[in-house]
Amino acid sequence: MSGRSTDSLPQSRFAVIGGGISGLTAAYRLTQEVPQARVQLFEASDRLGGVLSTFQQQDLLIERGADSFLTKQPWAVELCRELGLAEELIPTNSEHRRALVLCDGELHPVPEGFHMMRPQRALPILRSRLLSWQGKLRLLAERWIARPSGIDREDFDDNLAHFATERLGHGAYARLVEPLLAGIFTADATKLSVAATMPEAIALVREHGTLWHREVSPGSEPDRSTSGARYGSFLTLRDGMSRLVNELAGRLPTSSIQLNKLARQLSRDEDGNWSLQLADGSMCGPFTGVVTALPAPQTAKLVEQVDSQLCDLLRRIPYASSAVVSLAYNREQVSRPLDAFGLVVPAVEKSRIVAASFSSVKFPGRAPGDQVVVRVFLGGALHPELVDLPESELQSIAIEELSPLLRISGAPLLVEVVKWREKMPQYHVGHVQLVDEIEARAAQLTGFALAGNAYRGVGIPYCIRSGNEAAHRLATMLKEV
Ligand SMILES: CC1=C(CCC(=O)O)c2cc3nc(cc4[nH]c(cc5[nH]c(cc1n2)c(C)c5CCC(=O)O)c(CCC(=O)O)c4C)C(CCC(=O)O)=C3C
Repeated sequence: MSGRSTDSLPQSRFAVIGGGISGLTAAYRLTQEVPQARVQLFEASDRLGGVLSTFQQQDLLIERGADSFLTKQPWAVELCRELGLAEELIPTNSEHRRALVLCDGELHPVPEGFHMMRPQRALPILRSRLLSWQGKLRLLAERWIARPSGIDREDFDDNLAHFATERLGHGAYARLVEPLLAGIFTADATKLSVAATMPEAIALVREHGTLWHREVSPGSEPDRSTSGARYGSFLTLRDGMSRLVNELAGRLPTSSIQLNKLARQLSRDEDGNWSLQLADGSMCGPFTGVVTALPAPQTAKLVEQVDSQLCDLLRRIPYASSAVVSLAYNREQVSRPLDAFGLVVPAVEKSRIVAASFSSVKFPGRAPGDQVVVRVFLGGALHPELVDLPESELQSIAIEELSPLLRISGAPLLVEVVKWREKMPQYHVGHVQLVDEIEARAAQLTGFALAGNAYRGVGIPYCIRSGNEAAHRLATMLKEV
């Protein structure tokens, strides 16, 4: 490292392509790390935020996309604090912190202490109506099941369905693991990579031989340290997730944000400078560095002329689509008590919805006291055809499926439908190795960095980390040349 100060460098220019949370974070960090640089952010649509989009009407606050983020990975909460949003962060309500599972047409709570793939308490499992007696005994017997062969290898992977069924039995897999994880990752559990989505489960079985293991690290309560994910560790913003988007955008010079600019192709000249061709044919650049913060197939297209091998690798990450139908009702229209944060639907139930989240139970300030908001999810890897239906039909399906479950009478006060096409990367078996290859290849391209949810985590904190790291990589490169 020459340690050359960036102050002495001629003005450098950076392009960030994609104005979702990852691209916005990368652009913001670049302006911080290289203050004299000119940063341009190119966004194909007419708005920033990507899948973060808050909709407000009357006294309702509805999230079209992600409604919150986890604090276990610190990057989102750190960014919010840095942006002065500490006072705006709100936790989930303390009541009803649980999920329901649809089982033979009825809703039953996930047994207390069961988190994603980790059973922690026997009694609630024994009492649960989600499992048969055989299913319960099989789940309790997990600690005596042999460790999978090959689990000690660093590159061990398996599909979630096989791994979870072998460890926990078919009942627990089909009723407890599949619905939550397939919902969260919009995925087909028979293809989902355990190494990419639940590395902590592999680590537990590798080190302790059982998913029942409860780590007790000195000075921490076992319940906290063992939580794969707890509702206590979700935060959102009082005014919705768009507040974070707006705050980030507000930190960038207005001239740096270019909306309605669809990027078509990247190229690089002999000096290593980058140019960007837009869909309207115009050329932008030269740029010292470029961050792509797009879904992998779109990044693949952009780099086709620069590195066809990188292009091919990026194309190997599959995508799924989903639709979210948000419904508001008068509280008295909903007879079933909303005593949970939401419900998930196992694939074996053959429903046309994947999950529903009870937004007004989960967070304060989402609806007036006499109203409720429920978000219904459709599509995903298992029902790709649904997303192509017209919005009116998606609305009818959501209402038809939800009404008997929550015993709803009458029409909703408000309906808001959104389709997220090919937005959710599918971390299939082998994803970790594929991303290792992608990153190794991308690292060969001086002045190029990848960001987004396609690679090392789909949640908001991971997106923010990807933006932080992409910016840091380019800033470091600049200091080293
Ligand atoms: C449909 C759907 C998507 C996909 C939307 C789409 O693509 O269309 C999604 C995404 C995500 N969900 C995520 C995480 C979690 N979701 C949970 C709980 C729940 N999800 C639900 C639904 C969904 N969730 C529901 C109905 C619940 C229960 C009740 C409630 O809360 O409404 C729990 C608690 C589990 C427990 O502890 O029991 C966690 C930790 C992460 C981050 C993952 C990471 O970064 O690792 C992501 C991307």
